[in-house]
Amino acid sequence: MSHIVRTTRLTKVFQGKEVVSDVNLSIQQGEIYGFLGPNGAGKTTVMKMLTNLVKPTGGEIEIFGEKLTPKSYGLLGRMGTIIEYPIFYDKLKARENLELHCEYMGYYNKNSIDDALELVNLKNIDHKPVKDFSLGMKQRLGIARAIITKPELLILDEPINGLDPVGIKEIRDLFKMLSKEYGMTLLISSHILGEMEQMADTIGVINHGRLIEEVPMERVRERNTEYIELVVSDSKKAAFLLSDQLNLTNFKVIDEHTLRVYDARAAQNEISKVLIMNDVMIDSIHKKNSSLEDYFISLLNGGGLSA
Ligand SMILES: Nc1ncnc2c1ncn2[C@@H]1O[C@H](COP(=O)(O)OP(=O)(O)OP(=O)(O)O)[C@@H](O)[C@H]1O
Repeated sequence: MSHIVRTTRLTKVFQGKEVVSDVNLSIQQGEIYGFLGPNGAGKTTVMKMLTNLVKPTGGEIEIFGEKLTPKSYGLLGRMGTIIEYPIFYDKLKARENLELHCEYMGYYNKNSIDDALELVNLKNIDHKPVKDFSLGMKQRLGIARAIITKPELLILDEPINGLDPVGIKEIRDLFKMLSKEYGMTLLISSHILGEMEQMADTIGVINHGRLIEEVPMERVRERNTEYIELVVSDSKKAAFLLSDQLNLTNFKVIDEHTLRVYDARAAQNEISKVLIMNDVMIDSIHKKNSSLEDYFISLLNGGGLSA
């Protein structure tokens, strides 16, 4: 696989403050790259630099194997983007907005507007100006506009904002289809971690302007472990009993009431029996899966696969 986007020590300083620091991104052809980070981490600024909306203070950007410069109009023409919120001519209808966009991009294909509207599942909109659209409808129209010219690279900043759960699933399926069937490369930022877990091939995690991890989703999944979480009256006493009576060693006391048992041999009913017989009250006992959410939090706290 070849790189579609590569940045080298990409840096941005705003008013003396470094908001993006030495970021080395590497996005492969045809993949969905989930760009994760808390608010203010620098995701939008990176995406703006990739689309020439903001000039880097330092570092380099290579897209489709070519260096991005202020004059890279050809490269920009091969991308579809939504950065921050999609902006439209509010008084015009969806179709008119898309026609204007195609004209601007010099893209003429009779069926492309209908195809794009169908792909994002926008229906019965021909009578409405865009100002009467819901946020979710505007988001769908933004995606339609980004994909209408069949770009090779899609750069989408929080594209599922404002969508309901059914809408999120539809758009997720659309993104997967664009990547698998059309071979498009997608860079998608989000703070909805569960969403990325179901969609991304690779995740990049940014915090305080630094890319702290870039890792294939496969590796995050492999690392996911099942555990039993216990909420009890006295976690220290419970911990003693687990080791003394059940010979368990792989568990962790989280706080005075909670502990997690990672030992694969542990049976919930055995644990319950021992605790109850020794006067430890059980509030709850559940099997859980550590998720991308846990991984993300551990990364922001300084952990991670490469740590
Ligand atoms: N034009 C600007 N002038 C000054 N500071 C800016 C500018 N644009 C962004 N910043 C600052 O840069 C930092 C990174 O912002 P950015 O929007 O890139 O983060 P983000 O990860 O996209 O966050 P969010 O999810 O909240 O949009 C923030 O501290 C922000 O206040």
